[in-house]
Amino acid sequence: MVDEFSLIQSIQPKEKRHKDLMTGIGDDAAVYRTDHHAEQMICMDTMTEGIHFTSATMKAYDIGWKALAANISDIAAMGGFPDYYLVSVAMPSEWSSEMKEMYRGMEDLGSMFQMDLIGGDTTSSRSGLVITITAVGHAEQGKVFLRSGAKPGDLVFVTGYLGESAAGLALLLKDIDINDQKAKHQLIKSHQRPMPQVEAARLLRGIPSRFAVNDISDGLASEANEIAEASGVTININYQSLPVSKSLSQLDAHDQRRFMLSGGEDYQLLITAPEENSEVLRDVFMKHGVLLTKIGVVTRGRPEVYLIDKGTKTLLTKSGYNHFKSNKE
Ligand SMILES: Nc1ncnc2c1ncn2[C@@H]1O[C@H](COP(=O)(O)OP(=O)(O)OP(=O)(O)O)[C@@H](O)[C@H]1O
Ligand SMILES: Cc1ncc(C[n+]2csc(CCOP(=O)(O)O)c2C)c(N)n1
Ligand SMILES: [Mg+2]
Ligand SMILES: [Mg+2]
Ligand SMILES: [Mg+2]
Repeated sequence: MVDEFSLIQSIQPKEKRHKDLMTGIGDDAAVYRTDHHAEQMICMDTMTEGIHFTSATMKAYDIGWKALAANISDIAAMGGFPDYYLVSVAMPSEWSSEMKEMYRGMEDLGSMFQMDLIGGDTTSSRSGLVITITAVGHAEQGKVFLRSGAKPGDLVFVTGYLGESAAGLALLLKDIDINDQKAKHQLIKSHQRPMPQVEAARLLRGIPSRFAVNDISDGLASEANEIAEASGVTININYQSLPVSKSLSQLDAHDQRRFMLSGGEDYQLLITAPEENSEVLRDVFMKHGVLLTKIGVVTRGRPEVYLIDKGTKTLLTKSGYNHFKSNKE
């Protein structure tokens, strides 16, 4: 079986039939122009029972919340603001009484951004719950952040904290345990109710600069490789610079490391920006109370990612989540 990323590569259309289509397959969302002032963007993400959640890890409310969060996150990663969403649900009969709760989760998150639910589809399922959401958003013309926008000399930043979601999942699955109940609750919440970084995208839009952005669904290592490949640059990440939350610091060092680098589902933004704009970038984020951490630099070279850990440099491969491949380390 080929892996998820080669599979997507193999279905890339050979031609664009509409000149207004700016970006199709290959980024967080597709972008097309509808008038002279705005860019429209549209994306789709699915959550499947047994793969993205089980009855032990997520309640119906959380499933709705997180499925929409993953989609809003892709709109944010393109620099957009989310406007509309459509929901397709394939549901085993035992889930039908939970449908309202799932929609309550979506509504609670969607209403934070004034999103309208505008349609969808409902079918029965004989093999677990599947929820697919399509989100539509917009950005001002010329303000779209592509994965291909990184250049040598840029600095690399990340919003928020990494690894909390994966730690929460490990706690829910009882793979690990910690005594600090407050930290445990926080990590589990990060897994069940991630907050897409719409505010960070809004702040970036206000800064006149070039940015490359990717949201972290499959883990830092994987997403950094996607920017390196799309931009044709080398990304160097300093392990000691990664932001460690107070809750994650309760875990042993090995678990912290694997969750931060390849845990996934953080839905934070990985950003590259020219060094000359980095001061204003830091100031704007600081002023608005959004955590932004400088974690590395972009250099000329092969499309690869390196991790520098106390002076030792190692190649960081796409070690994160990959459907159809074993996700064990
Ligand atoms: N089955 C498919 N058919 C057509 N295009 C696809 C398919 N699966 C993914 N794509 C496209 O491939 C690109 C990468 O998709 P991918 O799902 O890896 O990105 P993502 O949504 O940012 O990540 P994640 O799904 O991990 O949140 C996107 O442009 C997406 O629209
Ligand atoms: C029960 C259970 N087992 C494992 C995981 C971990 N997981 C599943 S999909 C994914 C990447 C993002 O998905 P996608 O690339 O489809 O957006 C990750 C990290 C989970 N959430 N629940
Ligand atoms: Mg994405
Ligand atoms: Mg996707
Ligand atoms: Mg993925």
